[in-house]
Amino acid sequence: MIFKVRLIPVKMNEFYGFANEEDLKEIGIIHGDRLKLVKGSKSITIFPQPSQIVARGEIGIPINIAEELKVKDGEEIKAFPISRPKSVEYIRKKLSGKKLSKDEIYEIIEDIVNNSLSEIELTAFVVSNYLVGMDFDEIEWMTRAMIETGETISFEKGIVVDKHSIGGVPGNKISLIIVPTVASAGLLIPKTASRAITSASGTADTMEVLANVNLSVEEIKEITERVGGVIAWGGATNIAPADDKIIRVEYPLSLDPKPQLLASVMAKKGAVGAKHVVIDIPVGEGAKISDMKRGRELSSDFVELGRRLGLNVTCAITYGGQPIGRAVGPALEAKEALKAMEERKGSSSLLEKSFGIAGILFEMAGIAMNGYEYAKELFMKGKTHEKFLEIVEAQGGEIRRSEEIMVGENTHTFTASFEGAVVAVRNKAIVKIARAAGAPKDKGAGIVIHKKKGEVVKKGDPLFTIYAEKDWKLQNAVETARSDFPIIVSGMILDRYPSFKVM
Ligand SMILES: O=P(O)(O)OC[C@H]1O[C@H](OP(=O)(O)O)[C@H](O)[C@@H]1O
Ligand SMILES: O=c1cc[nH]c(=O)[nH]1
Repeated sequence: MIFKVRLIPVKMNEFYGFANEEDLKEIGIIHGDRLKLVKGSKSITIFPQPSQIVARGEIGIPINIAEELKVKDGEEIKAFPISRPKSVEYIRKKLSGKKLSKDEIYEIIEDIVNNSLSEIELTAFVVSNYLVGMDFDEIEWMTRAMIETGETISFEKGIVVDKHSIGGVPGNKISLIIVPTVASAGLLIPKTASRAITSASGTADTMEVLANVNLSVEEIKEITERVGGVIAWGGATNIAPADDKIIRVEYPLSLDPKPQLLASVMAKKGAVGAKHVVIDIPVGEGAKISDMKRGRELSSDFVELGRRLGLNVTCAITYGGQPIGRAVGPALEAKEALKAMEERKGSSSLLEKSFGIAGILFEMAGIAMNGYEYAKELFMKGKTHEKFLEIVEAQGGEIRRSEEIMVGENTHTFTASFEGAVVAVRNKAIVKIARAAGAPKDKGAGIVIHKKKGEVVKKGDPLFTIYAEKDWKLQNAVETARSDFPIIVSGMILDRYPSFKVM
């Protein structure tokens, strides 16, 4: 069928288009079916949505899809229905508990990269990995497929190292300190990070407050060679392009199934040619990994996957039972990290962890016997700070001082209603509140924690402050905090059951 293009002035992540209901009926398309649009030698597959905004004979195309297909408003294009890709069958096979072959996994990943799977099909793939899992061969094939369906970087000289956290602990802004520390010692660290998956700010969200994180592969290579390191968003590059598309469906579910996690992290490391890699595995209540046994099992999986891919991997099992540092949310976290570098002091959970992980990289690369002390020395001499500002500048950032970072103007502080000691700062509640306040999308939204586990509080002491860019989001976050209080002080009544008062 021939359609006349009608440009719809929106950008959509999913490959949707709009067609008149009568036209769809005529060509036999129902919800979830695909339509191939062809213009000259270019073609694209969309999921047409029935809509009255287009007349019969018209096809509504979002501007980003029109750009890709190189069509203009009013032009004619050919369209014909196509059948579901084979990979949907393979996803069903995984859902029924069976092992996939290497070719089947490659086909699924290729279809993810080419936007040939709908969001529902992609979600089914993520859920199948959550429920059924994958064996080690499947995980290796998936990682290789993710690397091979994207671009890779190779450095002609220098020792390339990298770090990655599995995430799951709020406030984990350590990459902002580790990358410049490592780069200031002459190692190359082309760090790509994801946006938030289960947290209120991924490293890419935090770094974006200070600099451009949407770097191409060429820019990552050039900046790393020139200043020693970058902190870029993996989703903007063509490095392991399936990764960010998978993360987009994981985020609303706060799901990060183990096969995906392993492949997502290691594909990014393999694609930049890292020789030595440290994986941070936070363990604790409310983190992705709740106990040491599972932490060690996951460590061994990372080391084995690294061995299969030719990467030298060490895992650092870290304390993840409460947030790292005191700030949670993009701008607040960027401010906390930069302030620590400026003043050469800061929260011990932030600095100790950063020195520890940078230190392991130094030892793996053979440039220090006591890596922790070496990292600390570089930080205390101001080398980390100096290098960080160089990286920010190289990535087009203009902010030089932590005071310049804007945070949400609408705030609410919760105080202690009696004296005691903090016995828990609950990760999941902290993330829930920070997300309700607008993080990670609203950069200035988040939480500052005034009292952490073990600290003594007096009646009236501030426990935490919520920041939001919009007042209605602040009110939402305050309500969320009231119903799921994140900081537990000893002696506190956690709930009342039955909740009604007996008169
Ligand atoms: O905590 P959640 O959102 O689940 O995990 C996502 C975060 O974990 C990783 O951290 P890094 O890049 O090593 O600093 C990712 O890149 C991302 O920033
Ligand atoms: O980059 C990351 C980090 C955690 N989990 C993932 O799936 N990817």
